[in-house]
Amino acid sequence: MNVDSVPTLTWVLVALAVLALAALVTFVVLRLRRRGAAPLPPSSSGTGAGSGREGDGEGAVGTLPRPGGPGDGATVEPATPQFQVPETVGSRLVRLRSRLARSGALGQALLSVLGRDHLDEAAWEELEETLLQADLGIDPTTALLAELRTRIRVDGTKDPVAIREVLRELLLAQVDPSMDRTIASAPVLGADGEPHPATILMVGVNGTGKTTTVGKLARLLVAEDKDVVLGAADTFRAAAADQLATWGARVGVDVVRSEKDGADPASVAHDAVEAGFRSGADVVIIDTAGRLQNKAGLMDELGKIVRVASRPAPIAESLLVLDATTGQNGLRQARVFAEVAHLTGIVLTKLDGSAKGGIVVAVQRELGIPVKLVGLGEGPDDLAPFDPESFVDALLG
Ligand SMILES: Nc1nc2c(ncn2[C@@H]2O[C@H](COP(=O)(O)OP(=O)(O)OP(=O)(O)O)[C@@H](O)[C@H]2O)c(=O)[nH]1
Repeated sequence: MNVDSVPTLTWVLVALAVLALAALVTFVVLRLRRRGAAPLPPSSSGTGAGSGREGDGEGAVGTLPRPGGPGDGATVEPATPQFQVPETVGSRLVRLRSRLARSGALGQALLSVLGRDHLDEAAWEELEETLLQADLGIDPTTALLAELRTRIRVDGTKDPVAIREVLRELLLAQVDPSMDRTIASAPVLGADGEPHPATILMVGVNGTGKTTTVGKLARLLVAEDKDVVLGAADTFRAAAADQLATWGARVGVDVVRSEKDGADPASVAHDAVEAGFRSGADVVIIDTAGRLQNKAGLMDELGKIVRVASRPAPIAESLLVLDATTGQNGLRQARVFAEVAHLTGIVLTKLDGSAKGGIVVAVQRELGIPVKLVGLGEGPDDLAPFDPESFVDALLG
């Protein structure tokens, strides 16, 4: 080796070392900056165990490019990386059965009258009163009692077990087990010939439990391995979108919302449907603001939400959320909502606090659509598919 070349080689090595150091420092600074901007706090509520959905929130962060809405800046609420595991449908049915216990008062009252030695007119009036108080409605009550009178006379029985069985059969017929109560969650063929997520729209008057039900239904569908996107189209009540974001974050479900208070709800519905399609979700559930059925402007707004959400593909389910404790008032609301939102089913909430289970029969008869879900408490998994047999058994105590 030439002795003169030694200092030159040293300088080359020093220069290379400096370059490498500079590259390392640049790399570290960039990493730190990126980490500083990451907006995903870890969930403190999630169990994460075995959900199979860990990491779903990765990459789902940020503002969706808006494909043509009026510019309300809807964003996808990032999902947190650790999620709760919602209760399975089977186990919640068993757990929630006892919540219908108050409805059981109806059956006990009926059976105690029917167990008397002699059923005079006063006894039949008592039965009528009991059924009406449980919100069964006048026509179903009249039909049920007429059939019961005939059966008891023809059978000539006084056996309480046999009478209970007849009553069970007649109540079950009124609840109508033949109605299809499945929640549509299969892909829907869109106007573009492509399969689209099933869109579920939640509507109803104020405070019936719409937002809560959207959150609970998301959990029910996640428990069935469905990919769900939520749309916070209740832009009227400021807290509703935050409430929904919390529900979504717990189970790793993205929430499309607007950052602007009072944004156009139809625009958020549009963005949610679009986001669901792009992410390949199975189901998009859209929450809407509570509205009184006699406010024409608000019902027009709902009509617009329906039109916009059904543009890419028909809406799979329009569910009316009814508070079971409001009784027959709910029926008046239901008729108007049915016209505007083309209802496909009813969610009856707060049935846990109600002795008025008869409303199930009344509302189904009135609208010709089935009760599909029942809310039986304020807990996150206190929502169950409506099962006529379990319901009637609970009514009979
Ligand atoms: N006991 C009981 N409470 C319920 C049930 N479903 C909802 N709730 C409660 O009802 C209240 C209203 O629920 P929300 O989901 O905020 O009602 P909302 O229809 O979205 O309200 P608006 O947006 O104002 O129309 C909350 O306190 C819920 O916890 C249920 O099945 N049982």
